[in-house]
Amino acid sequence: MVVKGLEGVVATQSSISSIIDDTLTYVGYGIDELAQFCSFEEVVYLLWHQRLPNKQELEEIRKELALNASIPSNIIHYLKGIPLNKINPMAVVRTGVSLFSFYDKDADSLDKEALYVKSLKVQAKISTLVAMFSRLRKGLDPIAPRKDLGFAANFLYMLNGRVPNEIEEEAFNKALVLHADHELNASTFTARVCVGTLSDVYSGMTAAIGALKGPLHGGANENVMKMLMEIGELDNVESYILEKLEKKEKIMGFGHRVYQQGDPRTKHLKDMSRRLCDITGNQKWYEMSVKVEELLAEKKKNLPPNVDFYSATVYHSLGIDSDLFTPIFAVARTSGWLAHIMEQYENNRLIRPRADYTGPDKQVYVPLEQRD
Ligand SMILES: CC(=O)SCCNC(=O)CCNC(=O)[C@H](O)C(C)(C)COP(=O)(O)OP(=O)(O)OC[C@H]1O[C@@H](n2cnc3c(N)ncnc32)[C@H](O)[C@@H]1OP(=O)(O)O
Ligand SMILES: O=C([O-])CC(=O)C(=O)O
Repeated sequence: MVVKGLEGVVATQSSISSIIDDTLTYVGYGIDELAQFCSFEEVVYLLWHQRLPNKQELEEIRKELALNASIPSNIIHYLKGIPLNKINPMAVVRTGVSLFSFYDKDADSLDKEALYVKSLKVQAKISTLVAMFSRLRKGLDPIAPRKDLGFAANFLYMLNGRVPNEIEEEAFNKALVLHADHELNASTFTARVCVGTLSDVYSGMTAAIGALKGPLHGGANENVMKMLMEIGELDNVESYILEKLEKKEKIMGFGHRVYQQGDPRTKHLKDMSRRLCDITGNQKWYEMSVKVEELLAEKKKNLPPNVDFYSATVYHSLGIDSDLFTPIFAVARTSGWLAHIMEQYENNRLIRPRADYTGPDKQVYVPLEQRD
């Protein structure tokens, strides 16, 4: 029997994250606690080591991430030479990560220690890459990361050239934590299929980034902001959404393959969105989002918002360009992809399902010169 979209199919065992009864955990820790108390670096450590770090271990991983954050000058030179304004930012991330492998002498090594060092490099550099890309395409100089800032603050600093205030750092850190891992989502599965052939980490990462880019997955957050901008005003929400539903078009940021009652990450992002929209004086984005959510709850059963919905207005309120939302998702999810890549290597078997053939049968070969 074919299960379209592999819905409900259990394709691997994993001890990284779980979704059970609409509850999400990373290595057994509930997402609510992690979002409230953890820095992103703590979560990275948790996903990669399957335990929380002590103070010294946290300090070490912070230091290592900061030390590995610079981008090879040849890559910067290359980026400066191309019309970045005309390129999809996710294509830059995908190609940029692939280019990192040129400057890693151990790029193809599957040795456990080399894999860990590579993971630190990729996690640190992908953040710098996204911030740098944003500045270069605006004609601004890239900003080097600061060793005294945490991962979330450093990203915003490299992006804006200003150390973020407390609430900005808290919001961005929370978003990173909430996006870090999510069981066998499409991009993580893609990464595991790729490295299941014993291909290298950079190939697995590049494959995953390509899968995240699509609007049915990570690409939805950018489209949520596009939709809110198209709607424009609170009064337009109802007619806009009803027309979309009438035309059987999908509303971005709603629905989920696994969650039935709702995505447990949403409440944190919704709260952050409300707080940030209040602070910026742009409450309309939050109010419009709530109206969209309420309308869908009324008109469509089982279609609650997913992680991509309120993250859009969180990032927008932080002054981030909409087309950087999915690259930022990639920065956060890199931690999960790398954890799954390491887990796949640990207990590998080639991933190779079957297809139910539905094409024509018993065809008779006709030589080229006799064909119409
Ligand atoms: C980080 C993430 O990846 S979270 C997901 C981000 N993606 C989005 O927000 C894009 C919008 N959402 C969707 O396209 C889907 O809900 C997905 C891709 C997330 C899940 O897809 P699936 O589990 O395959 O559900 P599927 O697309 O088959 O939808 C089932 C039904 O709900 C409807 N539906 C699902 N999502 C939506 C939506 N966002 N808006 C309107 N209708 C929807 C479908 O039209 C379909 O209706 P039908 O049975 O009458 O044909
Ligand atoms: O799990 C999924 O299918 C999509 C998702 O929410 C994620 O990747 O965070």
